[in-house]
Amino acid sequence: MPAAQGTFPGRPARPAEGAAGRLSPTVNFALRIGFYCVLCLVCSALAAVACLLVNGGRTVKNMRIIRAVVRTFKYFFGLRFEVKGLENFKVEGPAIIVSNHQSVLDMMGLMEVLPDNCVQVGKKELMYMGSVGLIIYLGGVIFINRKSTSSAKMVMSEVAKTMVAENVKVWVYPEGTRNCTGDLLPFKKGAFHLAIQAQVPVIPVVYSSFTSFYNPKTKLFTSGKIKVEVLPPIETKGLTPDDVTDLTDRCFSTMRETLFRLSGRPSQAKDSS
Ligand SMILES: CCCCCCCCCCCCCCCCC(=O)SCCNC(=O)CCNC(=O)[C@H](O)C(C)(C)COP(=O)(O)OP(=O)(O)OC[C@H]1O[C@@H](n2cnc3c(N)ncnc32)[C@H](O)[C@@H]1OP(=O)(O)O
Ligand SMILES: CCCCCCCC/C=C\CCCCCCCC(=O)OC[C@@H](O)COP(=O)(O)O
Repeated sequence: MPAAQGTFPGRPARPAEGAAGRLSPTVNFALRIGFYCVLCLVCSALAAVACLLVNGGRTVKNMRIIRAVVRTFKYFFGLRFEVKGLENFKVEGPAIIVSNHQSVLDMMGLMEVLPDNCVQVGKKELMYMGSVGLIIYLGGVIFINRKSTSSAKMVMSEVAKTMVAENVKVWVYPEGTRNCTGDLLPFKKGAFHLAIQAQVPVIPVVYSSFTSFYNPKTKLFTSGKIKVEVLPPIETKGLTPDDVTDLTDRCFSTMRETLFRLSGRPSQAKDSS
């Protein structure tokens, strides 16, 4: 692991590190994450006013405003995105987009590639994050209760109907929680049930591992480059609930392979984790 930006005892700060470089990694990490949270809270409050004035209430159209604001955040943190495969989003009609979920910072990567008319599935607790909860609500995010499989399933089957009727794409994090290990957690099946119920394609999106520049365990948070790849759609027309496991496994394998390739992780390491 590269040395964190903070200066350890005995190592003089490099001039380019500035004041933040002289702080311990823990303080540096806390400051940068704290700044991210404040930025999100302040920008959400301002964007909420804009959303209400322009679109009048909760609608997916607000995602355009949120996307425009969040796309500026990367400059504050020295993050660069290298995006490939955006043309794969150009499917006619609705689709399920699935991607890996590493951190709260993912919102920047999400907004970097987010297509129009696309809402995310999020845990209901996000609603209580003050102005961030408000903006997420206004953007049309679908809230689920992860602690109740039956209620989550009910919400998802309602979404299967409305996404087709309203021509909306739905973005799901199939790992179901954040995971910043450089690998994928086993996928939950909700996204794939949803795709098959609605008979819409699944479009996998993979972000390279953050571990070289961001690691909450070691308090690492520096600038860095994130490779993003939008993979070709996987059709679900004609598939039935019996095919959910196969579809889930297929997406998982493709995304894991892509994650390792984008992160420069040797393929023989695949089986050792
Ligand atoms: C302007 C400034 C702004 C600044 C702020 C920026 C804001 C940006 C806005 C964007 C907001 C983005 C929000 C992102 C939020 C990210 C998250 O919150 S991630 C966490 C929440 N998401 C998920 O959890 C999705 C993934 N989870 C699932 O899909 C799950 O399957 C589940 C539906 C939640 C249910 O989970 P669980 O109860 O753990 O059960 P499983 O093990 O998955 O399944 C059990 C069983 O049930 C079957 N099943 C699952 N789903 C269905 C279904 N829809 N229909 C039928 N059956 C289903 C499953 O197959 C299992 O059965 P089996 O026999 O074992 O196969
Ligand atoms: C008045 C209440 C004030 C609350 C203050 C909250 C401050 C937080 C402010 C900004 C944080 C920005 C977060 C942007 C949205 C992030 C969405 C996200 O990444 O959620 C995590 C969720 O996917 C999985 O959760 P877990 O990994 O299971 O856990």
